[in-house]
Amino acid sequence: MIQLNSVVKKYGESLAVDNISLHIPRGEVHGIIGQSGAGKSTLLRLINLLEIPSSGEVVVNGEVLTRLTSKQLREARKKIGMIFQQFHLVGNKTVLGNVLAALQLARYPKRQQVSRAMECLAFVGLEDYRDRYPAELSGGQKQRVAIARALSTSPEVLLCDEPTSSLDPNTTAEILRVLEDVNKRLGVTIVLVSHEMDVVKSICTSVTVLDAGRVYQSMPTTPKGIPAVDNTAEYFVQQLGGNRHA
Ligand SMILES: Nc1ncnc2c1ncn2[C@@H]1O[C@H](COP(=O)(O)OP(=O)(O)OP(=O)(O)O)[C@@H](O)[C@H]1O
Repeated sequence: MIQLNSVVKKYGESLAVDNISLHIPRGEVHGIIGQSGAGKSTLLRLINLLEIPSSGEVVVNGEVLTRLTSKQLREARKKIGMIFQQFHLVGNKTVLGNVLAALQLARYPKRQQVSRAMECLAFVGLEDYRDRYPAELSGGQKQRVAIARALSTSPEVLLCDEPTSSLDPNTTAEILRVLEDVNKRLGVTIVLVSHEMDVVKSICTSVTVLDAGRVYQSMPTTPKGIPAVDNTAEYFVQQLGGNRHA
């Protein structure tokens, strides 16, 4: 579903992503974890080419994104939704207006835009909030609107950059249930960056631990975790119940 081949991202002389090859099969909820500065957000943004790789290849759903023209890339991006820690809603548009804006941008058939937007708002449980403005919503509600907006073009992949990091534990749990629904009911492959181990353990089916721009380990998640060790990346692996040499 998602394949990165020897992807490098440099900012000047500094290597944010250092020769990463990674395969994420369809239907996974794949976590990306690692300490601050490990390259998690950069890696996520390379998947939809919000960051252009310095070298290497990004393949999503059989399409080599790194070889597309900008017009073809715009089309391919409709199948890759994204949500962010800070929601990024448009403040002067209503809830419905925010979802409609995405459909307009994607040139969705005009006469079906409102019904499609309402369908997505119903999916996240916010159809009654269509006329509210973002400032009138809680953080969890804002993230639901962002999810509805991301789903509006029926993506096959949803990229989530720290989607619960601004939320309290109860709201975090609610949003994770919505993301689980997105994965299970809609069959959307999810890639989720988080620094919260509990988030990764509760929702991810597989995980990549990054260390200094490299893949330290990729593995399936298991519910058990074992005590911390000195190396931070190894700590993440062990908390996830994995074995570096497995
Ligand atoms: N636009 C940029 N220009 C220059 N350097 C950047 C840019 N974006 C990221 N970097 C650098 O690339 C490295 C990886 O950053 P990235 O944000 O991907 O890490 P992260 O693991 O997501 O960190 P955090 O958990 O703190 O968000 C860091 O050293 C960062 O300073």
